[in-house]
Amino acid sequence: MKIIADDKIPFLKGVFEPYATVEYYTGKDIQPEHVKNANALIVRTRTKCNEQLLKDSSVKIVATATIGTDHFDIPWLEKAGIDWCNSPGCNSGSVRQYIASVFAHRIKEGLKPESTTLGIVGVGMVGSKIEALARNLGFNVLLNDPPRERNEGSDKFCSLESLLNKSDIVTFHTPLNMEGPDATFDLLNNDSIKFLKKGAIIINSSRGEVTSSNTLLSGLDSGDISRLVLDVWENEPHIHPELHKRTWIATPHIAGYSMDGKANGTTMAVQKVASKLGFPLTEWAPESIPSPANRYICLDAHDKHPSLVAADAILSTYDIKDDDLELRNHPEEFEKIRGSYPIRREFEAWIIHPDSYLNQESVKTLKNLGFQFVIDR
Ligand SMILES: NC(=O)C1=CN([C@@H]2O[C@H](COP(=O)(O)OP(=O)(O)OC[C@H]3O[C@@H](n4cnc5c(N)ncnc54)[C@H](O)[C@@H]3O)[C@@H](O)[C@H]2O)C=CC1
Ligand SMILES: O=C(O)C(=O)[C@H](O)COP(=O)(O)O
Repeated sequence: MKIIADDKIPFLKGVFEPYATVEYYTGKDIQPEHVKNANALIVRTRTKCNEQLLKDSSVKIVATATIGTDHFDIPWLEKAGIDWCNSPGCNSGSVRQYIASVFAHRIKEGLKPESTTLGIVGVGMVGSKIEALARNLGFNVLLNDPPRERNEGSDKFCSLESLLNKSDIVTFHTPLNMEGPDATFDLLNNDSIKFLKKGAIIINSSRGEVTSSNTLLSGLDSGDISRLVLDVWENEPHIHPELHKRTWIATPHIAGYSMDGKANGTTMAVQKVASKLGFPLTEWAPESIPSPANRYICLDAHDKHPSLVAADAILSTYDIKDDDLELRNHPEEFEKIRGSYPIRREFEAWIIHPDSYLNQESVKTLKNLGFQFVIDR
């Protein structure tokens, strides 16, 4: 048996070696000759899995250790009889932490969640976690998800136009669908932006093509958009220099890059490939995930609203401005920065040392985020 894998999939090396020959390549450099005699291909988003790559191969399953599948030509894979799988929800907690860090900065600048409306476009694994995060911090929340609305009824959903019209912050969490009734390509375009509440903040951590770069630039020019947060870009890694300059926060597609999220992605991919190839690894998981150097957070809660206490705790685990600075200083090193991303752990890996001012409301907010406490409160 032979397996070809992206060399940037953490925890993978050594796992399949007792059962198969495994070759590792940079994701974007995986070629037809590499996969020709392989039984399985394990990738992340940088390998286009299509007819050109796989038509003369013996690959029986293609697994991506990511949720997104826009790098897969699914109709062709299905026609060719090649199984495919992704890793649903693997990095939803990581994107939640990313968005939480954006909120934390705004809260520390004085934003009051109770008088702020957040619009979430795409309420799947990630969007649902953002909804819970936002409600926990006290935001008002609007949801748009036409596929879910068709299945579940319209009670909790609204149209994109209405969401754009009423939200102070709009965050996108859809897949990239190029066509069909739920197409998301250019969802924010020169027509839909006309509905946007003047001065809204836009956050896109889904796919760059969901928010048109030209529309974002003209929205910033006109003041329709007050601040822009981008993790994903049209044509990445070759990002639009002017758009980059105009962002408030810009990061190199790392919203899903917590170590927890990557470990989950690898686990799901390994288990599915093992099941297909008949290897005894269908319960496999990494033995351990590296911890932060210091897992303990000391909070000063004196005279602070729970959302401000939460903002401090969130930023102790992950400050998105560090990632912004790295990309701002080296925009040409987009892929290199991703490839050497530091260990980031989600809230559940951190332990809070409560101070005597921490009230029950703040404790509840922090526990809902997933933090542990030194002494159970
Ligand atoms: N920047 C990053 O590192 C990451 C980016 N992503 C991106 O975020 C996307 C969402 O991730 P998950 O929530 O885990 O996926 P998911 O598949 O659980 O959720 C996607 C949701 O979008 C909804 N949707 C589909 N078409 C829509 C439309 N036209 N308008 C509004 N909603 C629509 C679906 O019904 C579904 O509820 C992924 O497909 C991926 O492209 C995900 C993880 C990390
Ligand atoms: O899961 C997804 O979808 C993502 O966007 C991943 O976080 C992207 O990671 P890479 O596969 O590009 O390393």
